[in-house]
Amino acid sequence: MGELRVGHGYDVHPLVEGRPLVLAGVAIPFEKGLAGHSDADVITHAVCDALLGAAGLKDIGQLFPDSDPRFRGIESLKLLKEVVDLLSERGWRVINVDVTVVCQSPKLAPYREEMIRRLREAMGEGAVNIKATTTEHLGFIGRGEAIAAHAVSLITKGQDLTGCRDRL
Ligand SMILES: Nc1ccn([C@@H]2O[C@H](COP(=O)(O)O)[C@@H](O)[C@H]2O)c(=O)n1
Ligand SMILES: C[C@@]1(CO)OP(=O)(O)OP(=O)(O)OC[C@H]1O
Repeated sequence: MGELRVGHGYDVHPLVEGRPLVLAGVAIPFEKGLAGHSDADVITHAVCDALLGAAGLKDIGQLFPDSDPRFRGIESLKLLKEVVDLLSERGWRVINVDVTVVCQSPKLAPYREEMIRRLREAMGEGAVNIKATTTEHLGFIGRGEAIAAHAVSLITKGQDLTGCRDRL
């Protein structure tokens, strides 16, 4: 019997003028973008933390400090690839990742499939789902000041995943 672990990740970045909006590696046309040291891809950051949390490997800020110029403007999907490599080196395989992005505007449904495809591609394995919700105009997200994302992950070690082939 193999080992199973779940992990949770949460991140929030402010929406500001003069930045591109990148979510799960997809550039989304919008009047504002997310501010941060990297490309501020809040969905990918939450997924990184969910995977790191499941594997007991601290968090994204510990691995990729925002004081390090190597990570300035970096595409967060590259960080996600590194995270999956770290897990893989320790024998962990990703079973699935589920995301809820909290975003008043823009509507993300038209980009959902592409976002899932990009995350899945960066991870190299595992099933991915992305859901979006507004806060019905309540709070800082509802006022369009920020976008947040929650992610959960399930990872495994020493488990025969042959029967999961369709989902992986
Ligand atoms: N940025 C968003 C937010 C929501 N959606 C989709 O709209 C549905 C309804 O959202 P509520 O917050 O009113 O529950 C939601 O289930 C998503 O399908 C979206 O595409 N983009
Ligand atoms: C990704 C990193 C590194 O460039 O920077 P940010 O884009 O600011 O993102 P954050 O979610 O604050 O945390 C991790 C960081 O160290």
